[in-house]
Amino acid sequence: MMSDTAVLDIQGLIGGYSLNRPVLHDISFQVGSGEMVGLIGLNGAGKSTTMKHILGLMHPQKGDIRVKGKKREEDAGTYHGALAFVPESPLLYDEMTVREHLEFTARAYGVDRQDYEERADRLSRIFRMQDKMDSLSTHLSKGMRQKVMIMCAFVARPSLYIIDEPFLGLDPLGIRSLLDFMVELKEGGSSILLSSHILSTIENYCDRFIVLHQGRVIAQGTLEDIAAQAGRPGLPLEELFYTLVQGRD
Ligand SMILES: Nc1ncnc2c1ncn2[C@@H]1O[C@H](COP(=O)(O)OP(=O)(O)OP(=O)(O)O)[C@@H](O)[C@H]1O
Repeated sequence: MMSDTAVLDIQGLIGGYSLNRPVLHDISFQVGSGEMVGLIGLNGAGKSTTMKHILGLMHPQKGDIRVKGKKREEDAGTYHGALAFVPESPLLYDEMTVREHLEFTARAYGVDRQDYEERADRLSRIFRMQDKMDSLSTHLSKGMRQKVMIMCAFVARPSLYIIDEPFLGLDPLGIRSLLDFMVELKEGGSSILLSSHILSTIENYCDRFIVLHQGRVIAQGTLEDIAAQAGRPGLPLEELFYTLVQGRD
């Protein structure tokens, strides 16, 4: 399916933290251009480990990961330049302001000055951070720190965003702003791989879902596909997920 146009193409990935105990078992999925795909699974299912492999922080024991058709070993510049990552917990420099974080990221991605200024200004408004732009990150609340990570990823315009459980700590307005902004990016052709436990929140936003369980893909596709695979047409994602993982331990 869509292998010619996939922005992210994972085939037969086996990986983990030690050779004799892989955590990911033969994972294959793709994310197409302009698609938002939800990666869902219980604690320890392997979502973050999958993301670490995509980001090149871990090396596959077997299988291939391609971003825009290239493996990291073939063309690290194209591969990494096409990705931006929002981690589960904010990683910021205490002695840098919000603005400095955004500038630093923009420079790393080669975003030109005018684009940077327009985007930073818009993002600060969308995420209600205008009056915090010159605050040191150490003076921010937890949710604000998470917003800085999100804004940094969005100041660049890579082909693929890898977003790990971004909603925790965000207030309801922040969650809505993030969802709306992701839809806008997607409509502009960006691809998003998003992990979250808040299934009711992502249900109506993701085009497709990958259900991971104990390091294996146990279902994937649109909500209708997942419902068919769970044998429960018409049910919400949370119910489908529960049906799929129940009794598999
Ligand atoms: N640094 C590590 N060293 C060894 N094992 C790890 C490490 N990080 C995670 N694991 C193991 O890998 C497996 C998958 O963990 P992972 O963090 O990918 O899960 P997850 O789906 O992201 O879970 P969560 O929803 O809790 O974030 C778990 O069994 C976990 O114990």
